[in-house]
Amino acid sequence: MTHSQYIFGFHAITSRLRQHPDSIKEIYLDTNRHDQRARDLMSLAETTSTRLILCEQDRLCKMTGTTRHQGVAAHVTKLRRYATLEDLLEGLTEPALLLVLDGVKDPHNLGACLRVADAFGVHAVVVPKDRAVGLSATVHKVASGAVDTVPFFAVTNLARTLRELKEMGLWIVGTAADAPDTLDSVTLTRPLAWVLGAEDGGMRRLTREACDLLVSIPMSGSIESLNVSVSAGICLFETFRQHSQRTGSGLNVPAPKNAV
Ligand SMILES: C[S@@+](CC[C@H](N)C(=O)[O-])C[C@H]1O[C@@H](n2cnc3c(N)ncnc32)[C@H](O)[C@@H]1O
Repeated sequence: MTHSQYIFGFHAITSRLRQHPDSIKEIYLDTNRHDQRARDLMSLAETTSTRLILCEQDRLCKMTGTTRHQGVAAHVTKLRRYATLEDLLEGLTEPALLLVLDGVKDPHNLGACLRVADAFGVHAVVVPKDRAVGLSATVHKVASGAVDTVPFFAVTNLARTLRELKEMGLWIVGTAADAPDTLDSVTLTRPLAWVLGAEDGGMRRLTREACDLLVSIPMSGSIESLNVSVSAGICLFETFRQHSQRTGSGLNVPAPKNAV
């Protein structure tokens, strides 16, 4: 198993530099980039005493396996922050909120899910080890830094993990476009794990059976289902909204223009 990898893109690398500078072995920057973004990155690298190497575009393409690296890549060690999900849950001082993805294969979808997970205060994202995308360089790029802020667990047996989470007091809420209960009809302020399915087949049977409840996001168009990251965003926003309402923390949403 490899303990290091390359990540790319300004957001992903700046975030890693801010959150975990010690995990960066070196940064590679396109020798032709002299713009403000490149200068900001160079000064951040200097502040954190991180080695920065100027190199040609070709080398960046080879390192990252893509041409969409934005002229910057970093060789990093993989982060290990919690030994187990149980460790993480035991340390929480607020109701647990997990995002479980049952076999998401597209790195763009996983990256977007991590990004919304960060936005709405998810404590961890959980995925199965097999037949699912891991934290690849593309996921780092799409997640815009959320890989470094949201703990990520790849588990061997997802259905078993869901049963263990249930024993730890979490409510397991699965999602499917054809579920009879709708998102707006459920109270989401207790400790819970949202479970979303894969792009092609949705949740697997055993995953579905491990859920306490299945809910759907009401839709009025002609398409049968939403993209998984869009669904995650909607479910997590509703959870965040209900928590804010309950604690009175408010959502900081500006009043509509025509409000009287
Ligand atoms: C692209 S959909 C999967 C569609 C798949 N054909 C199926 O049979 O479920 C990916 C995931 O997004 C979520 N999802 C999509 N549309 C949804 C909806 N209207 N309500 C609830 N969840 C939805 C579910 O978690 C689903 O498994």
